[in-house]
Amino acid sequence: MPALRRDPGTALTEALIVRGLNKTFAKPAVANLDLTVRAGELYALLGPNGAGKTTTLRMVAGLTKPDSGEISIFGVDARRDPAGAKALVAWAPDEAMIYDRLTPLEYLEFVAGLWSVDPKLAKTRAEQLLAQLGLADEARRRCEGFSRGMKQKVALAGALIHDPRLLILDEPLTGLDAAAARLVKDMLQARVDAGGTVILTTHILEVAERMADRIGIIAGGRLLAEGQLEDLRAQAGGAGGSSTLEDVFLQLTAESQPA
Ligand SMILES: Nc1ncnc2c1ncn2[C@@H]1O[C@H](COP(=O)(O)OP(=O)(O)OP(=O)(O)O)[C@@H](O)[C@H]1O
Repeated sequence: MPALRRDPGTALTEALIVRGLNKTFAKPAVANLDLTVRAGELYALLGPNGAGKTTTLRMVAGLTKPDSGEISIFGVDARRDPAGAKALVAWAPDEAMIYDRLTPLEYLEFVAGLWSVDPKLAKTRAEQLLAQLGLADEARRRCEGFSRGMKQKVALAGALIHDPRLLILDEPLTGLDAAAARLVKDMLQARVDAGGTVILTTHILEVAERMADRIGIIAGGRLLAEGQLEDLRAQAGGAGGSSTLEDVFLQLTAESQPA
């Protein structure tokens, strides 16, 4: 497959282009997958358990090595320039990985250091993010006593600390209470409104239906459909004009099950 190339005369509108991506563990987890995420959109990657969502996004974030395929992030070829591509992306996994012995501020300053963010700027950003996420009072308390949702918010702040152009979140709303989920949704929406690009996975289809500009549905490591809800309805063939995302999702993923 030829390397991804961009006509220098055209404006950059794609945040992420994935072409022919493959990864096999004991069996294929991602199989010849193509995805396109446009700059400035919120893209929801949906699929049943084991569909290959996390594996795909880990490859995009440079955490899992693909067997083959192309990944381009804002025009940077991730295979030729892995460090350059990685610098544009932040990844927040579904299980928050933070250091219990650090306070949120210390953790955020540590992560900012990994990205070479100026320490003064890092402190200001860290305080802003923690305030936005309702953790200002906990900023100087060790994370060890935090609830799962609080840890998740700290991890989200960690993903945002270097102001990534492409933010990737795996199940960001799982385990959050209604108020915290609203807070995170509002933050993500504000980020997209300001021109940022967000990719998230979720099993909460109402969230995808309400928030996503475009949606990709995968199963068995393959892309089944991609686009806005009406595109997905059309791609599902039999789905009626008033069918919900849940109807379309269930129809497409049932069709993909081996007989
Ligand atoms: N490190 C690994 N070693 C072996 N198999 C793996 C590994 N990571 C993922 N897999 C397998 O790859 C397939 C896809 O898993 P993945 O975690 O990408 O799915 P997912 O769509 O994110 O699922 P879920 O919605 O359940 O989180 C599964 O069969 C899984 O068991």
